[in-house]
Amino acid sequence: MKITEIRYGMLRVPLKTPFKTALRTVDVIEDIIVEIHTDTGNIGYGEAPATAVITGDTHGSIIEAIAKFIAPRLIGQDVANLNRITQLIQTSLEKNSSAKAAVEIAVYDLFGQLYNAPLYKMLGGGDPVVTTDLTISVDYIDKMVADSIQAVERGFEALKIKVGKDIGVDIERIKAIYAAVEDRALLRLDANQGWTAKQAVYALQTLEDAGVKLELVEQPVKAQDLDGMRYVTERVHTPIMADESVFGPTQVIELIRMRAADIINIKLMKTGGISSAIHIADIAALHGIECMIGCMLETSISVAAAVHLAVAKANVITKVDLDGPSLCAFNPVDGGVNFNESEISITDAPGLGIREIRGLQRL
Ligand SMILES: C[C@H](N)C(=O)N[C@H](CCC(=O)O)C(=O)O
Ligand SMILES: [Mg+2]
Repeated sequence: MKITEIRYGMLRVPLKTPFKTALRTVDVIEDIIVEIHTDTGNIGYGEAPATAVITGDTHGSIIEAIAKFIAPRLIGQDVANLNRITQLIQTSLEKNSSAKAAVEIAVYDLFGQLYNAPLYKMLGGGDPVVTTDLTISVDYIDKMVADSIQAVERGFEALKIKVGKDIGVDIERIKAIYAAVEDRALLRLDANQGWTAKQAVYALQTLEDAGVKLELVEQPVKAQDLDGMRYVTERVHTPIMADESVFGPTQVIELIRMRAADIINIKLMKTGGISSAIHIADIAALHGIECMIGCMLETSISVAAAVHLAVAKANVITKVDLDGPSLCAFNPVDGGVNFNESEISITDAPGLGIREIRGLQRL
């Protein structure tokens, strides 16, 4: 199975409600879709969101990176040589992690199709069902409480609460949500870099003293502030998770060396795809560090790849934040992974199992 052509499209999917974090507000997912065509007629699918505020990727940079740097190296490559292809992708240019991820995901999709097996089996196998949390956008306190109650009523047993705005209001937000859903859902906070280290310690110690139980707190401080992250990790009982601070294995090794965080959030759009995500999971496992598998604002195309990886690395990736498809107003994919609120399940279809993407605008 040889790669003959790489095509692109723009996929627009409205969100059910605006997605609001300390970094941005989004109403519509607008992601670049990659199709890798082969001489056997098989097509592999990938997706890249333009999360400029986190990865630096824009629609223009994703297309340019693939068209000028990655695609020319892949034409004619045999999909059976997976490791050679991932190496070609990862060394094609610096950074541009979402562009690399989209192409890698499509290649892994083809690799599963080549051997007629679902991707998770090619990655080592596992139990093909996972449970995701749901994100609660940062908003007025009453709205966040109502959204949290509604999420619990929809069956979500873990909520990812977005904070990182005014520290005093954030503390009130969390206390109010905890009082409303206390025994019915695990609470994860994500400050998306919105606090200083001292603010984070103040907020988390205040919440701990008030008896508010949090499963973890994600990225309390700026991405580059590993000293600040360690300062927080050393002073609170609540586990601290690194997200924007870690993209690839080098940063993970440094974070572990510094003991700056307790948990690592792996996202394919930061790692540049599956190959590097596997390296991170293996490094974390060697050091006894737990990982979360997360996503950006992505549909069921690239999130499907993250699900396959999570299933195959279930002993490392013990926390799942793959709610992108649940945030979408509709599923643009025919086939693929089944996203049913909190429960996500994989079929036996080869690769990612995607048959068609509806509403794709060719570029
Ligand atoms: C969608 C997911 N639950 C999430 O919250 N991801 C964010 C980044 C999303 C974005 O801004 O596109 C995160 O974990 O920081
Ligand atoms: Mg995060």
